[in-house]
Amino acid sequence: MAVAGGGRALALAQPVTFVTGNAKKLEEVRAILGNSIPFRSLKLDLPELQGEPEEISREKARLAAKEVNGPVLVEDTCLCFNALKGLPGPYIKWFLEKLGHQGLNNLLMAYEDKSAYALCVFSLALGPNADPITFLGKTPGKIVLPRGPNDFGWDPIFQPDGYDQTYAEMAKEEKNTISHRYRALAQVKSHFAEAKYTFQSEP
Ligand SMILES: O=P(O)(O)OP(=O)(O)OP(=O)(O)OC[C@H]1O[C@@H](n2cnc3c(O)ncnc32)[C@H](O)[C@@H]1O
Ligand SMILES: [Mg+2]
Repeated sequence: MAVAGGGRALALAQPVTFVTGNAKKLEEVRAILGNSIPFRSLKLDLPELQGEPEEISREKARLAAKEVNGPVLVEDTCLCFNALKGLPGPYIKWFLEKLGHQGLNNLLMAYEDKSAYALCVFSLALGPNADPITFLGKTPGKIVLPRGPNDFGWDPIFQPDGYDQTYAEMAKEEKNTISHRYRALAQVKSHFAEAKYTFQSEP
């Protein structure tokens, strides 16, 4: 919770909590952030909201900040097919669950354009009543038949532009230098570097 400001560094009541129900996301966030931002994590299945990606992420942050009663970081990931005007977008979780990798490819069968982009929207809410701040990261690519290990979502069917490998075939370290998540987190990091938040010490 932001408790002091006035043009100086804000003192937060507690470290930021990254709230997610997805262990793989958390693994990547940990790997990308390293020690740059002190955070703790909380496994919480927040409601899957509908709407535009940024608004979904902001609302998720509001809900999470109320649950935690402190500063939170949340993230929502979209996989957007250009031929389908950005769909499945934020609904990719359900599309993937119901249709699988082959089904997602089939959606594009009628179109020549297989291009897509992965979009990551982080939202930071400094407290339960704070207006969340959003950070976007986007990686363009195309949808291909599944290749590589099947351990994280749609990684096997997303081949980023400029690479011969899908996200799943790449070394984790490599994905983490070009991914939608990496790009969004680069902005989160800059924000923290500029804001110079401090943490209120316990009395
Ligand atoms: O609790 P939250 O953080 O919401 O976790 P989630 O798994 O529900 O995640 P989303 O609502 O953001 O839904 C995104 C879907 O895309 C998948 N996903 C997210 N990031 C991915 C990535 O980098 N590579 C492949 N699949 C990813 C994820 O497993 C979901 O099926
Ligand atoms: Mg979710």
